[in-house]
Amino acid sequence: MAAVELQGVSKSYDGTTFAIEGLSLQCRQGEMLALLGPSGCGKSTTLKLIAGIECISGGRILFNGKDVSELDTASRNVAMVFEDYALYPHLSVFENIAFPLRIRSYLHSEVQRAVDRIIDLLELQDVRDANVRKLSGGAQQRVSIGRALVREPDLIMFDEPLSHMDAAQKVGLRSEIARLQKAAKLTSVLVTHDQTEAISMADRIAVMDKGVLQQVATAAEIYARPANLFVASFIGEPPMNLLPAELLASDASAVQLALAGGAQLALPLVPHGAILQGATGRELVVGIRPEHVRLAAPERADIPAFDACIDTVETRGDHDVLQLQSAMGPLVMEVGGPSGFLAGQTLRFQVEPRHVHVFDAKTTRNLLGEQA
Ligand SMILES: Nc1ncnc2c1ncn2[C@@H]1O[C@H](COP(=O)(O)OP(=O)(O)OP(=O)(O)O)[C@@H](O)[C@H]1O
Repeated sequence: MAAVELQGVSKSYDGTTFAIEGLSLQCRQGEMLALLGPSGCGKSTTLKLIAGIECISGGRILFNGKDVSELDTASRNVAMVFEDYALYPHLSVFENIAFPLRIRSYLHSEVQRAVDRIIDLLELQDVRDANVRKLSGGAQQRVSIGRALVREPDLIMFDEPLSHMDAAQKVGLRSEIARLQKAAKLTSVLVTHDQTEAISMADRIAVMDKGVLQQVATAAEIYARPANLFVASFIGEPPMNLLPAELLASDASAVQLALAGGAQLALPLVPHGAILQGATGRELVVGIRPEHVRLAAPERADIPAFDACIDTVETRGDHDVLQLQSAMGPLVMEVGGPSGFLAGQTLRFQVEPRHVHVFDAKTTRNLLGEQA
């Protein structure tokens, strides 16, 4: 399969506004790259540009180093799996998978061999001759994946492949696609607006907003070090707490941040935190993940504790989500459940300094992570 590279790709449908702007991105051979972002961010446009369904307005698209920007869809050898399966309802599982080979006039023996290999790979032996209409949504999607794989494409693209499924089917097919992708070393692009899907299936995630790439990295890297405020608020559920702050003081070993209500946080100067030095009064945004807002512990007298009033308690089984009002602003806190907390109660919380993210309020960039 091919490695795919987009170099400064742009797309304008109307000649004035850009659906995609200066997109540079690589999908490595054998990896699954997710394109993740809210509706209208340009995921489907990117997918269509890679497949050759839409032509690019600028830049280049390379497959294994070869410029395919001017090639039509058929010449790019890309297969697509859609959310609605797009199967032929009157045909059997076998014939649906065989279809791309039959229209290319493959020999009967070649069709048998290729389709049976795919049926084994996807463990569809039991329904080989069944009509696809009789299958569950999950099984139908496996057939459509089989149809995409049978002609050995250079790239397979999944366009919201789980959207039509219920929660249980999603979990099953998510892990099945991920297993298949790894086992067959498929170079694949997954388009999704669902962060759980991207996190659980993809090797790396490209987060997009308004046609512009915001960050591309593994899910763990994005979670630990979001590149900017958009990524910080888009990845994570419940989302990261974002609080206005100001740089109060800094020296060689620490920075002091002022938050609303007179609250202050001291952060150790992590390697790249030197970037925070100097500009006292600089407008910042402090980011704290809900699971990093912790109940104050007596043994942590070295860091400040703050009072908060509990607005609501949401029980989620193994943990509770608390909406807090504090002097520094509204905060979401995650605690182990059942916590026994009730709305109207007060508590004291602490924030571990090493878990605090700091963003520039104007550029929105993560100031602690930008040189990493
Ligand atoms: N055929 C088209 N003609 C004109 N504008 C289009 C066309 N297709 C998409 N757009 C515009 O391009 C931008 C990106 O759309 P796109 O469908 O790629 O986003 P998306 O992230 O896939 O959204 P969704 O998840 O809702 O499908 C949007 O502003 C959209 O209105």
